[in-house]
Amino acid sequence: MKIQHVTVIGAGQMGSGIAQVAAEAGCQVNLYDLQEGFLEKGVGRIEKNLARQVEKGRLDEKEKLSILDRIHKFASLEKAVEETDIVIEAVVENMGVKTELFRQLDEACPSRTILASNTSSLPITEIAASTNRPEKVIGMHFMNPVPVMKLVEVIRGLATSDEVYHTVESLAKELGKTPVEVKDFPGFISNRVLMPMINEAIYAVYEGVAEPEAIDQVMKLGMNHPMGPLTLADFIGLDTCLYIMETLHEGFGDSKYRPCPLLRKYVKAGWTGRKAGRGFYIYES
Ligand SMILES: CC(=O)CC(=O)SCCNC(=O)CCNC(=O)[C@H](O)C(C)(C)COP(=O)(O)OP(=O)(O)OC[C@H]1O[C@@H](n2cnc3c(N)ncnc32)[C@H](O)[C@@H]1OP(=O)(O)O
Ligand SMILES: NC(=O)C1=CN([C@@H]2O[C@H](COP(=O)(O)OP(=O)(O)OC[C@H]3O[C@@H](n4cnc5c(N)ncnc54)[C@H](OP(=O)(O)O)[C@@H]3O)[C@@H](O)[C@H]2O)C=CC1
Repeated sequence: MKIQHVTVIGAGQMGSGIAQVAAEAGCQVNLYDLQEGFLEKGVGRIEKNLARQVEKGRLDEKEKLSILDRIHKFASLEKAVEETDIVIEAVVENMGVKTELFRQLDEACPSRTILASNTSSLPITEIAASTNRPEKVIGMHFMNPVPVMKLVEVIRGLATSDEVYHTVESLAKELGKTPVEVKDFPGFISNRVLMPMINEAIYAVYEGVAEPEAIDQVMKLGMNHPMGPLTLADFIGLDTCLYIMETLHEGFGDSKYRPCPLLRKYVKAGWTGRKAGRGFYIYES
């Protein structure tokens, strides 16, 4: 099946990026979020990214407007999915929220529709089990910032069909990404490897080994990482980092994945990183 119509659920940093790359690739994109304000903010972020491309001479004004014309905002979930070939879900990293949403999507979507999740770590098989179409449920894990990063991890649940896998693999390529197949284990590959490093960097702050700036400098200058782990944690969102560590901890039952108490404390304080204006660093809006 060739995907022409994509619905993105959640207009946060990931959902808006996914909507942008899908519209750039020529798909019709419906964007849905619980709150009108988040939809406006998400589309505003896309407009800003496209305006930067125009400034750099990579896109003309007419192309920018036609990309934006392909993005349609929806306040009703049922209406957003009426004619869609694939739904890509990018809401908060919480199993309860995701399974309830997938149950609703299963009821509202046409029977042909593929239901994909951009989850960072949660088991696809469990999300799929909340629907009556587990063969059409799959993980499609984009990286942040979506317009820049080339990788999409594609994760099959236990029941995902080969046809659905190949459709999603082709879609990822059409969006200019490189799909990599990964089995359904907590955190897949990306966050099984990345997040314990970030958590360890937070332990280093917690134990007073060094200041956040020094830890980031070590990893940037010593290991050539484009961002230090604490800057990256703020960029991802400390709430998302905590949810991922909890999924690894619970999923593997191994204490090496225990989330650092300082990470919990920051999330409880509402210091969730760049999106909140404060995490390991302070940001001006
Ligand atoms: C948590 C998960 O489940 C999985 C994850 O996503 S983990 C996170 C994965 N992502 C990373 O590790 C990102 C690490 N950081 C980086 O690669 C780089 O710092 C970065 C690409 C974000 C920024 O790069 P930089 O060189 O420091 O800054 P800058 O020069 O401003 O930007 C480079 C390009 O990215 C673009 N860019 C930067 N941030 C952007 C954003 N948020 N949205 C869109 N485009 C962006 C810029 O426009 C610029 O584009 P051009 O080169 O085409 O002009
Ligand atoms: N941040 C990252 O670097 C990455 C994140 N991911 C994954 O992507 C997903 C989204 O993360 P991210 O974009 O960072 O999060 P954000 O907090 O930026 O955005 C989530 C959006 O989803 C909305 N939302 C929450 N619940 C629902 C719902 N039931 N229906 C519709 N919209 C809802 C939120 O609105 P409200 O605030 O009103 O609840 C918010 O606008 C998570 O699963 C995360 O793990 C994957 C790769 C990288």
